[in-house]
Amino acid sequence: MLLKMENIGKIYESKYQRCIALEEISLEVGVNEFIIIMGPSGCGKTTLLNILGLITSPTSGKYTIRDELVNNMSFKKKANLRNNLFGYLLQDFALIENDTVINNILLPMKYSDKKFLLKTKEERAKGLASSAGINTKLNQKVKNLSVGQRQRVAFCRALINMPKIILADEPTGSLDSQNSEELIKNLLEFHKRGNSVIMVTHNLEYANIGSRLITMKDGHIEY
Ligand SMILES: Nc1ncnc2c1ncn2[C@@H]1O[C@H](COP(=O)(O)OP(=O)(O)OP(=O)(O)O)[C@@H](O)[C@H]1O
Repeated sequence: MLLKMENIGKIYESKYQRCIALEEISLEVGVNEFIIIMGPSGCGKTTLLNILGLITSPTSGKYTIRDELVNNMSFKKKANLRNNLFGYLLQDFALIENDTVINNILLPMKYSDKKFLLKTKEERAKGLASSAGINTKLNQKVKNLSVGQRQRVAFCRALINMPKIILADEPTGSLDSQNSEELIKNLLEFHKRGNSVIMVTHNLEYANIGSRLITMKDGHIEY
């Protein structure tokens, strides 16, 4: 199994507040799955995605990646998985506005321990940008791009290290229907190439585009 969660819980706790975001989540994700996660606002979708992607730690339960317990992993091993196993499409894309398109696409490579020559890295970034139709924008700052172009930069950045799983958090949330369709098409192609996608969405149109639909409610998986 690629990813396996057993009885995962997450409590956000501060001096004044205690919020149970996830309770008793058990989930298995295999190779070449396309999982859609839906559910009302605040039910824990982003928290679940962030735990899967090693962005947040759970407060209870067991999470294993390729049979290795995440709790026992070194900082270096986790960083390595973040950079090589996962590609991230975060809410509103989280691009560096003041930096160029090429630098944004190359960012995950800075932290990867896969050894590529600078020339190879740039060639790969340019190849991705070219297939996304943004090769003429490489030296422009992201803040000067349209929403659709940003979406393409984010997708190239997610693909740069050749991940096996893309974690997408409401990736079409800020897009019009044409750009949404294009993004979904790209995710479906990534899946077709033998990879996995886990996508959180509020859009009912996408409920059945994957190989599995998970519905969440109040920190639980409903079905
Ligand atoms: N950093 C945090 N500190 C405290 N509480 C948090 C934090 N992040 C999330 N929560 C709470 O945990 C619960 C689940 O939040 P989460 O963002 O995972 O939900 P969601 O289903 O993704 O919501 P939405 O669809 O609105 O994005 C919510 O009640 C939220 O207020």
